[in-house]
Amino acid sequence: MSVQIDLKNIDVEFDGNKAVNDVSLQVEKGDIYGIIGFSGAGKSTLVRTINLLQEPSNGSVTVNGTELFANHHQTISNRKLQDERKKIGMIFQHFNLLNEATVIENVAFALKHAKLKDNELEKRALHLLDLVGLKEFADSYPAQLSGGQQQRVAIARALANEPDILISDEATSALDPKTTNQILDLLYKLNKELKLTVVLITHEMDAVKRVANKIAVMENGKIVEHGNLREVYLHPQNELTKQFVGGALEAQHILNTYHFDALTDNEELYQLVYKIDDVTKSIVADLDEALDTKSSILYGNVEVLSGEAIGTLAVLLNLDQDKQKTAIKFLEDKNVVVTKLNKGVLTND
Ligand SMILES: Nc1ncnc2c1ncn2[C@@H]1O[C@H](COP(=O)(O)OP(=O)(O)OP(=O)(O)O)[C@@H](O)[C@H]1O
Repeated sequence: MSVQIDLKNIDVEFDGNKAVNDVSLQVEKGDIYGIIGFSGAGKSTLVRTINLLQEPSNGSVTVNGTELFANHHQTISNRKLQDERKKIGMIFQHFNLLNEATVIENVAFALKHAKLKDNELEKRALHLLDLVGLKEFADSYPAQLSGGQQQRVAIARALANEPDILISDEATSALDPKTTNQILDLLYKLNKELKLTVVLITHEMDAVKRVANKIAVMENGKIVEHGNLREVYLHPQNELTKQFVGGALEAQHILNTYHFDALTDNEELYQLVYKIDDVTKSIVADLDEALDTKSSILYGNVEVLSGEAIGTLAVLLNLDQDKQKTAIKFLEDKNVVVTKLNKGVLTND
């Protein structure tokens, strides 16, 4: 995999305040890179540096092997920057369509500099509308379309110049959950079929879980955690990440209702997380049989992470310390990630 977007030590300062503070991020070709964080974390400002819609106050920006910015200066001509920008499509929460123009005219508008003959222009615009499932709405006006359909038009328009990167800045925030999933699935399809790299800014973990392969968590202008989605999901280190990892949060909420003060010395609570495909469905029964014990399952959940089912269990083991170790080894040998829960709270020991 080759690095396609390389942001190094990016600062963006507004009125002496750092909206982005020393952020480095590498996006590889073919990634769907989710950038998650609460409002004001600096996500939009950071991604706007990718095509220099926002100039950094410090740091360097390299896209598709071309350095665009370094040492406080744009390092290519404006003309070249325009060309580079064409390779980076963007979609936003607001669709920003031209209401007086038809759907096909909206898409064709993005091709106005492409020097295509009229029939080629129409053919290309129709092809793009077909790609997003809206060919039959070519002659409709935006107001006649639903929010999800309007976002599809915006996606077709963003793809007009055949970009190899698509930046989606809260593009599903104004949509209902079902439409959100349809748009996310469209981005996933485009990623696979067009080999389109997607940078997905959102405050919704569900969106990241559905389609992303990588994740960066932003807080106060900094990336506090990043990496492969499954790894970050299975081993969240940062408090904010733990909050975004819905299953863990839900588990803690439920476990907090148990009375852990009543646990005996031999009782320990563990969180087991595993890829369903890797593990026999009877993992806890297998453990009980191997160690001649009876474990209690206090919480169980299955989530789908970019198409992969991940199981989470909170299990109470009633074993002496040596046997606890044997149990953990038994589970880890079976590709289960085991984390001790201290009275229901995730710990790192
Ligand atoms: N042009 C600007 N001038 C001054 N301050 C700005 C500007 N753009 C962003 N900011 C500030 O920078 C910080 C980060 O904003 P940014 O929009 O990047 O956050 P975000 O994580 O994308 O949140 P949101 O989802 O609300 O857009 C905020 O405090 C915001 O007020």
